[in-house]
Amino acid sequence: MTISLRELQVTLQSRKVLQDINLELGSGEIVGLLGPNGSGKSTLLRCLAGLIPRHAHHIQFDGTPLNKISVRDRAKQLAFVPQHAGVDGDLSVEQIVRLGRTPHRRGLFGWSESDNQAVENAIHQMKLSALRHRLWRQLSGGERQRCQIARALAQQPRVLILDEPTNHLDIEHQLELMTLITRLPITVVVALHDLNLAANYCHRLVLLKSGKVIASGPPDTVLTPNMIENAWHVQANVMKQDETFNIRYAMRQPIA
Ligand SMILES: Nc1ncnc2c1ncn2[C@@H]1O[C@H](COP(=O)(O)OP(=O)(O)OP(=O)(O)O)[C@@H](O)[C@H]1O
Repeated sequence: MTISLRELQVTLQSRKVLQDINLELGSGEIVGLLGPNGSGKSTLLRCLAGLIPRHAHHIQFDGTPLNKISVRDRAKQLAFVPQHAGVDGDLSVEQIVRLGRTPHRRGLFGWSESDNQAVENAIHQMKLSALRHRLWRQLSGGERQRCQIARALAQQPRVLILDEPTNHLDIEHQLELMTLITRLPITVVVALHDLNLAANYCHRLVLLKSGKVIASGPPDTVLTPNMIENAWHVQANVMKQDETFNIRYAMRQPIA
């Protein structure tokens, strides 16, 4: 699914949070959204997920404005995992993942073999088999994150939007998640703080600063030492060997 954003501006409580956002995201692309704290990443993802309805007409999925796609169709096509996703009720991992099938079901009793398969695949992909009967309140931060991502995968969306999905994950699960994302035949937009994960797993990066896109393109055009210093005020050493990026950074000036 292609996604276009045209002239998107978002003002929240009189503050311009996003300005002049124009982007074309290709079908099947993995797009990493980068930027310092408060630069507008989550707000942009919320707009893409249709959660700020007054701006939905600035976003098109395969050429159709988001406000012209019914909520049910949107839920079939798009899955969003916010930064701090919660769960209502005392549900188990399996019950939460099954919720991902809600947009695809007809009525209360329409649970099918394909629903079952999607849930089992998602549980398997997020390595949650041993935890499937564990209650949400009994999960660690990383386990909760994997559970929410499994719910999104069970939805079998054409667009997956992830807001800092790796922030509670240990390094093994971070790499596994990013590898899994690269294998999904869908468009993925993922906000990340880890520049090495972004550079090594995303086809394309969009760098935000103060609500504006200051760079967009393949990782080696966006994550240059100058851009990194401009965005985060750190000195970076960007190395690439055998197609693998290794970015190191240090404070521009040592703290006295
Ligand atoms: N509901 C709101 N009302 C007013 N200001 C808001 C609201 N939500 C977010 N903001 C402000 O908008 C700016 C962008 O916030 P956003 O959460 O999109 O940034 P972010 O890039 O995701 O940050 P982080 O990396 O810290 O998660 C911030 O300055 C934030 O304080």
